[in-house]
Amino acid sequence: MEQIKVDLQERSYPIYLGENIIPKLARDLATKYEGRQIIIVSNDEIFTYYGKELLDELTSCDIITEIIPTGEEYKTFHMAEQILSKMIRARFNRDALLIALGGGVVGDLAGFVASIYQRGIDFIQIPTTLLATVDSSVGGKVAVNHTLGKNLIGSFYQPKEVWIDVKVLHTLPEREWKAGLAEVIKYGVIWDKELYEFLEENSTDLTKDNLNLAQKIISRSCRIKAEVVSKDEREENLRAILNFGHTFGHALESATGYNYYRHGEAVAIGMVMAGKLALEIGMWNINEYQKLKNLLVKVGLPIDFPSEISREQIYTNLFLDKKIKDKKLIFILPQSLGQVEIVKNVNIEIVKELIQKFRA
Ligand SMILES: NC(=O)c1ccc[n+]([C@@H]2O[C@H](COP(=O)([O-])OP(=O)(O)OC[C@H]3O[C@@H](n4cnc5c(N)ncnc54)[C@H](O)[C@@H]3O)[C@@H](O)[C@H]2O)c1
Ligand SMILES: O=C(O)C(=O)C[C@@H](O)[C@H](O)[C@H](O)COP(=O)(O)O
Ligand SMILES: [Zn+2]
Repeated sequence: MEQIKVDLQERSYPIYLGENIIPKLARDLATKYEGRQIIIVSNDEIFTYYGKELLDELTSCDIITEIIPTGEEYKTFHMAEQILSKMIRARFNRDALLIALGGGVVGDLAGFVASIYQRGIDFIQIPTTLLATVDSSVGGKVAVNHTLGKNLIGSFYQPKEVWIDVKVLHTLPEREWKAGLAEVIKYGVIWDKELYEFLEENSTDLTKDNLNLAQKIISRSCRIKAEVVSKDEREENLRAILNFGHTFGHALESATGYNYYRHGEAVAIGMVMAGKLALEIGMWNINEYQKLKNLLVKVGLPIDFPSEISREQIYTNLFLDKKIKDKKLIFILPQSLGQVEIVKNVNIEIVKELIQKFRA
């Protein structure tokens, strides 16, 4: 089993990565948490697949489960309150543990609950989508959406452990696998040209049943995220680069009611929009912009959005972005593959026009 450390002094934690690792990790946990309260938060389908092996190993603990409806539209404060109520009714104490078993929606929502229940209890992330393994389970951004904007209510709250068992990919729908690849491609663009080239060279072999390759890209992605987060946990500066593609992507997700695009798909389109902005202000070159579009298309991701989606709404939503400083939008823009810049003073008229006329 591979182990990757997220180095954050007293908040440091391990990411365990391997195939079929859940039973052993759960057995160790059962010894540590004998007799203690644990809540497992999950979705129906995921719990059916992977809940039993957890429950079977945790028989010595005092377990409750909360199964939440599936979908980004349920990553809400209301749903968080529902989980909190269940824990209060079960008389959960501060030494209880929360386990988030699911994709990024479960992880963000359940992690947020862990961060506020009695001012914070321990939690473990068991990510089950590619996206959650490479991104959302690591780094401690936990949040719920508001109808007006993405992730507007949340905390920075690190898990105690992350368990990545690649076997979960076998049941993952194709569309979710592709959505996860968007965040992997993001790491290539923002940090690691070698990873980017590797993805290009292996684009046709990047299938979810190729577990060796999957583990390789998950490992590299987690290592990049761990490095960035350990340098800037609370996004004072560097961590903002992990938001490449998200300024436009989040605006698109909110404009479509959180149920049209998968997060990774919106990020794919957002990366192309950010790329185009970089081109227009002379920061990037057309060859690399084309390369990015080609790779996204090759792995089956969208790079454009249909005309029914309100461009005005996308523009308006930009102003709820959390990177805003001094009332100014901040964009993460590519300079070259493997390197981005945090850009503060983009002319807003260029942004407005880009959205109005956007064609990939
Ligand atoms: N906190 C962070 O740093 C961070 C990073 C990236 C994304 N996010 C958030 O993550 C969310 C998106 O997460 P997601 O893409 O994982 O989507 P998701 O959690 O909605 O999961 C996608 C779908 O896949 C199903 N599923 C999950 N695992 C499965 C499996 N192994 N087998 C079969 N079906 C499975 C789920 O039930 C769901 O229908 C967004 O809310 C996004 O904002 C957070
Ligand atoms: O971990 C981060 O930092 C990221 O930006 C990772 C993103 O992929 C992720 O979608 C995150 O939830 C976005 O955060 P937000 O602060 O823009 O809501
Ligand atoms: Zn993201």
